[in-house]
This record gives sequence, C-alpha cells and structure tokens, in this order.
Amino acid sequence: MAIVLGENQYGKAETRLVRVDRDADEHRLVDLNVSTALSGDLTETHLTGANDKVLATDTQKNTVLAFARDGVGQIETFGLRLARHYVGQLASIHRARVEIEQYPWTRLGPHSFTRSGEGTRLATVVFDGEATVEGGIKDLTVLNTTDSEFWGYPRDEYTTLPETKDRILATAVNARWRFSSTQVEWAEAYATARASLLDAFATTYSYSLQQTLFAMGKRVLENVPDIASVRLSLPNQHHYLTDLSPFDLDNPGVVFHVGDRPYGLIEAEVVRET
Ligand SMILES: O=c1[nH]c(=O)c2[nH]c(=O)[nH]c2[nH]1
Repeated sequence: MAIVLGENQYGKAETRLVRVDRDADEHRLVDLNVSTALSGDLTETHLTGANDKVLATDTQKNTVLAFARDGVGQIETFGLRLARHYVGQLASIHRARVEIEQYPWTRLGPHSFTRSGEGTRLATVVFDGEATVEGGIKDLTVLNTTDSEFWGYPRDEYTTLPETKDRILATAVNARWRFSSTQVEWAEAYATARASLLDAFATTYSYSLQQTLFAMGKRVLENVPDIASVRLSLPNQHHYLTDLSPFDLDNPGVVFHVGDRPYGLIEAEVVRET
C-alpha cells in the first residue's frame, strides 16, 4: 500500500501589523492580523526536503510588512495585492490564500485611540489565477432585553427547558460574506453589511435565534448587491433568570446569571436563489 501526500498548504500565520499614517495632524491607524497560506507543486518539498520550490514563510511575512509601507487601503484590496503577488513570484506556487483581521480603534484625540468593541472586520482572498473575495465581521456582540420568545419545541423525556415568552437574546455575531465581484466599493459594502446585521437583530421580533439569523443574513443580501451569500455563526449567550426567592426577593426579569459554557451555536448560510 503506497503512502502519499494529501492536500497541503503552508504560510505565515498571524503577522501582526500596525501602520501609522502621519501625513495629517490627525494621525490614522490601521491594525491588522494577516495570515498567508500557499499551495501548489510542493510534493517534492515534503518527500525529499528540497526547498527550491518554497517561498519561505519568513519572506511571506516580510512581503506583508513591505507592502504596508505604500499603504494598506481596504483590507480586501490589500489581500488581493498580496495573493496575486505570491502566485506570481514562483512557478511552484499555484494558489494563495490571504486572511486578514482588522481590529477597530476609535479616536480619542489627534494621536490617541482606544480599541473599540464594534467588531473585527474580516477579509479572505484566494487567488489561483482567478480571485475570490470574502468579507466579514466577528466578535460583534449584541443583545436584546426583550422581544425574544422561545417555545413550541417538542418535549421528550430529557426536556427540562421551560418555555418562555420573554427572554434576553444575546450573541457575538460571526459573519462571512462572499462577494460576486472583485470590483467593489469595499468600505461601503462593509459598512452597509454591518449596519444591516445590527438593524435586523434589533428590529426582528424573535421566536428563535435561527429566525433572527435568517433575518440578519437576508437584510445583508437585500442591501448589498455585490454580496452573493452570507454565512452566520451565532453563539446563543444564554441569560438565566436568577432565583432570588431564597432571599425573599422577587425577580421580575431584573437579575440574570450569564452562562458561559455550554452554549447553543446556531449556524446557517443565506444565499440568493439562482
Ligand atoms: O433560539 C433558540 N434556538 C434553539 O434551538 C434553542 N434551544 C434551546 O435550548 N434554546 C434555544 N434558543
């Protein structure tokens, strides 16, 4: 029985990069985490140890830093630049995947910032002769104090969960959307997608997180024509009403214990019907 190499890729994970733009009195800041992964004609590399087809991961990291010298721009564009470059460098490299996270900073003053909780912007670019671009957001934490119910589910011998007509609904949104083009107003698309997620979460009267998830994905597709599909991963951050009766106190939806683990994890893709 022959033993052969399966799918493989290699790259530099999590190059942390901050770029400061000092041209104006008000400095500007871009804070990124960039991961690169290359694949191609690399069987010999794994079988014999010959490194003549390897674009060193150290070189991949240096390229990220050097390209940032000219400016980063939108992370989708930065990813496209990098991915195309890696594939063009060596005949052995056929495919590049560049994943970028952009951490949000809010201005405090001309040269002062605070890390904000508005969500981490995401971009993933794959280039193998053709380019595909995914955008997204993660760690966008949202909560509704009411307008959320959960009831009507079947009960079996293991069901203990009481039905509720009023609960807290909270989640940390993790969303990834696939663009149908590489010519997009990236900043506008991101801002509209993010606002759509927030608005749909806030305005949907919810009977389940599944229903809220679909409303959020649908709103993104309605508002951003360049997005073909959205994948959402929503952890249900359970808030349990605390029993205060041992202390002779009532609790009319005031004090909650916030569960950590386990949590419900609701995931789905929302797509345009073709
Ligand atoms: O919105 C919810 N969806 C579920 O599938 C589920 N299951 C559960 O126990 N609580 C909830 N809440």
